[in-house]
Amino acid sequence: MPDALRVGMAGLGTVGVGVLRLLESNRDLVRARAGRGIEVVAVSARDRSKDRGVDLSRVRWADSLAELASDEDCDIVVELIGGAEGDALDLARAALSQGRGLVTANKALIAHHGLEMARLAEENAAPLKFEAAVAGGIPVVAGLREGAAANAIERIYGILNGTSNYVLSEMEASGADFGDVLADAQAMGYAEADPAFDVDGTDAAHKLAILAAIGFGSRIDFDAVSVSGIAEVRAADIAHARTLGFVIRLVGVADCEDGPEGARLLQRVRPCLVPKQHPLAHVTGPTNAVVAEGDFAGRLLFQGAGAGAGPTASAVVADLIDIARGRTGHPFSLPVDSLVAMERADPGHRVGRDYIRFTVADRPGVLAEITAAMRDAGVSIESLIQQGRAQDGNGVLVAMVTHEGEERCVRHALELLEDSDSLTAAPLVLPILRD
Ligand SMILES: NC(=O)C1=CN([C@@H]2O[C@H](COP(=O)(O)OP(=O)(O)OC[C@H]3O[C@@H](n4cnc5c(N)ncnc54)[C@H](O)[C@@H]3O)[C@@H](O)[C@H]2O)C=CC1
Ligand SMILES: N[C@@H](CC=O)C(=O)O
Ligand code: NA
Repeated sequence: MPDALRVGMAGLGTVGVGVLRLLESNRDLVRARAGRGIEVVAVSARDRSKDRGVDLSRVRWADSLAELASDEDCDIVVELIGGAEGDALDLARAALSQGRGLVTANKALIAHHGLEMARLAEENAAPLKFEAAVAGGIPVVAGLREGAAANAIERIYGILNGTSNYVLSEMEASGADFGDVLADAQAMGYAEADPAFDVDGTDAAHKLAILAAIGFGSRIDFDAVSVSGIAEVRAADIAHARTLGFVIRLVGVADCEDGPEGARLLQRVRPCLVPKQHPLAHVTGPTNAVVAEGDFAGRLLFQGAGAGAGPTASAVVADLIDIARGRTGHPFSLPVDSLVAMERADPGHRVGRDYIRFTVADRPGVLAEITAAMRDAGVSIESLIQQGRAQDGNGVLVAMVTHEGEERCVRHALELLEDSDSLTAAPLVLPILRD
């Protein structure tokens, strides 16, 4: 075995610099645990002259990503550029097809092209690892793939985006404005290059699709994830939720149900009302938490820093240590040809409770109209909050929590109200997280 695992690293931003710092600071410990040194021998980033506060004097600069991918002095390429397509994808394809291992923190790349990457890795006997891509520093990929390997997984859910969790929990704690809090999260290096991905749920959906594929042994199916983000959540919803005994969190949920032709998979990312006593309700700031329910292990909770330089670097280097040790395995827990293409489940018959917020005209009879639609659609109301009088001409907020019922009934009630001129804005439906 060569004396050191030689790494070519693409991207010297938040995570790239974090990896260099970790390898410098924990050099001896990493060597001991890897059984050999881990050396970054070549790098590629857009700006060579930028001072990143790390010593790059002994590292070679590759002139291009293609050069890095074919560098005979590198055993492994670490991709820390980001993006599902373009340079990151070209680099990943080039590295794996030349038998070079790939470690990446890029959830967009794995969510969109994970199956192709796993196949390339298999065909070229090259390791592929992406612990940092899901929930940053939390070892949830390894936890599911190895620690929980003996279980049939029944449901996986969790808080998978640090930025949106930071935004929601700061809004909750300080009543701060959405925009200000998002800017803080960006300044702290939690947000994606395009923070829309954090806010609209896409980033969490990337991670959920990866976890579902590992947990259920299925072919990754990002397009099947139904996604809604946190942009519509207002301070008033957070206040209503608090009054009702909940907090609001962006939660990704994946579960399997039996269908006539095999198991069907449902993957959704939505802001949810989480009961205050639920473990996810206590997850604040950029912290992530993932719950996996195994048939023998029961409920497993993985919690920790889901974003930021140090935690993400910790996951990248853990993957490198595994590779240095020869612990490679199947990236999605099974050989590619054994991964199942699962049908998508129809959520209409799923039973649950919802929070529904209406914005309505301030005039008599509106509440009766809404409750009549609920009655006609078979939705039973558990509690209701109505704001005072409209102050700003924007309507009054009416919020309710439903009793348990089929999702299709709430959908039907909203269809009945679709053309009503009593509603001055589209209603917001937030599911209540099932325990
Ligand atoms: N920041 C975080 O907390 C986390 C980030 N990630 C993922 O890690 C990856 C990197 O994220 P960050 O370090 O935050 O991004 P960043 O924007 O701070 O750094 C990206 C780096 O890639 C370089 N780059 C971009 N295009 C390039 C190209 N064509 N050739 C060479 N270099 C190029 C940039 O110059 C920069 O050095 C992304 O996939 C991200 O989703 C994953 C978990 C957490
Ligand atoms: N932007 C992401 C970073 C880690 O994946 C997040 O906020 O969670
Ligand atoms: Na992780």
